[in-house]
Amino acid sequence: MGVEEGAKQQINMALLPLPSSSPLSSPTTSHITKSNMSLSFLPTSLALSPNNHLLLSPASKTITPTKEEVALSSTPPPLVGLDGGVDLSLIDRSILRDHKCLKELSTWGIGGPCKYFIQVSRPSELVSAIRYCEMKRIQYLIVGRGSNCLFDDRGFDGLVILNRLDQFEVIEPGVYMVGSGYPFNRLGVRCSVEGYSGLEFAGGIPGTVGGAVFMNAGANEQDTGSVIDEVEIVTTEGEVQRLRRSDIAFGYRWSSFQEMTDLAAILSARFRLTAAEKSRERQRALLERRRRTQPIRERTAGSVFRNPLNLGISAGELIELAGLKGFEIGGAKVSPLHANFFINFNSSTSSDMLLLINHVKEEVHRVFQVQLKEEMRYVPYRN
Ligand SMILES: NC(=O)C1=CN([C@@H]2O[C@H](COP(=O)(O)OP(=O)(O)OC[C@H]3O[C@@H](n4cnc5c(N)ncnc54)[C@H](OP(=O)(O)O)[C@@H]3O)[C@@H](O)[C@H]2O)C=CC1
Ligand SMILES: C=C(O[C@H]1[C@H](O)[C@@H](CO)O[C@H](OP(=O)(O)OP(=O)(O)OC[C@H]2O[C@@H](n3ccc(=O)[nH]c3=O)[C@H](O)[C@@H]2O)[C@@H]1NC(C)=O)C(=O)O
Repeated sequence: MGVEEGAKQQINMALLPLPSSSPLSSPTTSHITKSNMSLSFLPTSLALSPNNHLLLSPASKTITPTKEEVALSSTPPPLVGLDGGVDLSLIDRSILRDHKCLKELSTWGIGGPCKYFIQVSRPSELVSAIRYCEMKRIQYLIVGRGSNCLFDDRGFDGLVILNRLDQFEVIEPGVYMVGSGYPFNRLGVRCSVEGYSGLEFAGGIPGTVGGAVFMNAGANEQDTGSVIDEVEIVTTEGEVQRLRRSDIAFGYRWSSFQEMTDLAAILSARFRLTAAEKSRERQRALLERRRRTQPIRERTAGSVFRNPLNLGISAGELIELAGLKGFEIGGAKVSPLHANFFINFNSSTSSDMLLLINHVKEEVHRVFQVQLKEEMRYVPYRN
């Protein structure tokens, strides 16, 4: 993935025993500085051990929750104990079982039940949820706004972690440190309103910052990777790593994160933008064009296919020229407005959508000998 070992900053998580009961309380944030590294968004009580390890999650016994214990309100309280650490037993107690449906978490409105579900709003909660899954050998999935995923009708046989890490900090004019669950649309609008250029295209995009970094979202000659300064991630081992821009590679709808075998999740990203007076004006024009050319009021997942590279023709044009605009299978259809958007117009199942995607691929290949590649990601019931 092009990461130079020397440049990669790492913090190893160690386990600290915590009191057996950790009452819930509002967490606070601070900066923990080690060398030139500052970990914003992490709870105050996190500390560096004498061997420079970041002390975070407590070891805990596995507790099987009762139904009453797993019931979460629609806006769950933070899972951080009084001392700031996230007790794994709190994670355990906060998991909803066989309750949440993936269709509620997807812009397509497709997907069956989550075997386990948790919503996280702080980095330490996300890290602990991942450590919990690794410890219990449960497969997990990070979901942002679900604007680029096709979930299976059978659901997901593991823990779905809904990412709501929505911290936002202005480091200096034009430099923003943003949690990976922050809405990408809101970030784009906020920066443009403040007169900074680079993320105008994000206005109107329904994903999260994490999803946008992972996919290197882009439009109108701009992309996410071009304005990234640093990214903080957590690995499958539960290590928090801070990657500099030079450690990360970005391409068309591609980032080196997609090939990192030990990436568990993106925690936050730092964006560096340039001052531009007409930023908001430009964004308004892009939003207006989006409204005219895309079915923004329908249930879609944005572009289904990547544009073929170096062909000078877009996936949408190829699909239209193959005569497939408006083509339906079950409850899924190709948008009559923009052929690279597929709509769930009538209770589409995941199989309807997959059949439609395959049919369009085959037809475009038959007519033009062009092999389309999906941009959206299909998430199977079991990996
Ligand atoms: N230009 C446009 O108009 C549109 C653009 N988009 C873009 O699609 C993407 C979807 O964003 P979003 O809805 O939040 O994502 P989703 O919830 O749809 O997740 C998409 C994939 O991104 C990965 N991902 C999401 N969040 C994280 C994270 N914090 N850390 C690591 N990986 C993550 C996951 O990969 P894995 O499955 O491997 O875990 C997931 O499968 C964005 O890039 C968005 O900007 C979407 C719609 C329209
Ligand atoms: C929607 C997404 O991103 C979009 C992004 O919003 C827009 C706007 O910049 O540019 C890309 O679409 P796109 O390449 O289809 O852009 P458009 O400007 O809509 O279309 C390109 C060309 O194809 C033509 N076109 C498009 C759709 C169609 O049904 N028929 C057609 O002929 C358009 O007229 C235009 O000449 C991104 N898609 C990809 C795969 O790169 C997404 O990532 O999910």
